[in-house]
Amino acid sequence: MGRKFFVGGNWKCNGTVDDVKKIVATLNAGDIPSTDVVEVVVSPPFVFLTTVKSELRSEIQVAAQNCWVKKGGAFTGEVSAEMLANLGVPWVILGHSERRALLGETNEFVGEKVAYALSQGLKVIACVGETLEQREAGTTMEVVAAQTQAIADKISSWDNVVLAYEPVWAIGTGKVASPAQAQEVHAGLRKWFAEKVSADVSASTRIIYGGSVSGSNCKELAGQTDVDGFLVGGASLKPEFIDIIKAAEVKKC
Ligand SMILES: O=C(CO)COP(=O)(O)O
Repeated sequence: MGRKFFVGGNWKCNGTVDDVKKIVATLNAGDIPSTDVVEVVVSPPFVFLTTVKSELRSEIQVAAQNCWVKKGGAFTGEVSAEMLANLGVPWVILGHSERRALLGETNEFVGEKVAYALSQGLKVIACVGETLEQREAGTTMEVVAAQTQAIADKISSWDNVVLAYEPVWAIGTGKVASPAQAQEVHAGLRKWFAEKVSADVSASTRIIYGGSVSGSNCKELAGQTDVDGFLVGGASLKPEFIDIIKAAEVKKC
């Protein structure tokens, strides 16, 4: 089966009630390709999830930006996978580099989170990516393979996982990976899947790119064979997110 183009909008820790109303209005009015062509998921902060979910057009889904690693309980400040499933939130982003770097999430911990979220019926956008130092040291593939392996170690099916390759040096910096750099790592990850998981998983798992994606660079990136979509940060808060969604049309040609 073909890999449907996937565009995620990670709003991170941004927005007021008024901002959220404006973004939702823009998305609701936007001229976007049909759900046969593109799957669109936006990820507001937890506090806005239910409002966004209820006010957004039905073709656009929502994702949480994180969830607790196991069943909920006495974990002050956390939100559990069960709660998200109970609210009808279909997706969750896990393993974002900001959480890995700032909150100390290890590869193993991210693997456990992915497994638990899947067990509760959530779909997962799992993030991997190297730092600038790691890229300069020539260890990019090793790093993303180890991050992906830690997830593979804990899960038995990749059906409900989208893998987001987000080089840390490209996140929020305006320094987007070149189409060739993105393609190289995406192709490397697809080869890794073929060797370590299965040919089927390699062929069917969507690998999306994140890191300074904008309305002006999205088409060229989308034209790369192994780029199956995007995880967008800053630009997902702006009207240009609609243009990024439209980059899905590139794959139809
Ligand atoms: O981290 C990202 C998406 O998860 C990318 O952020 P930017 O698009 O702001 O670089």
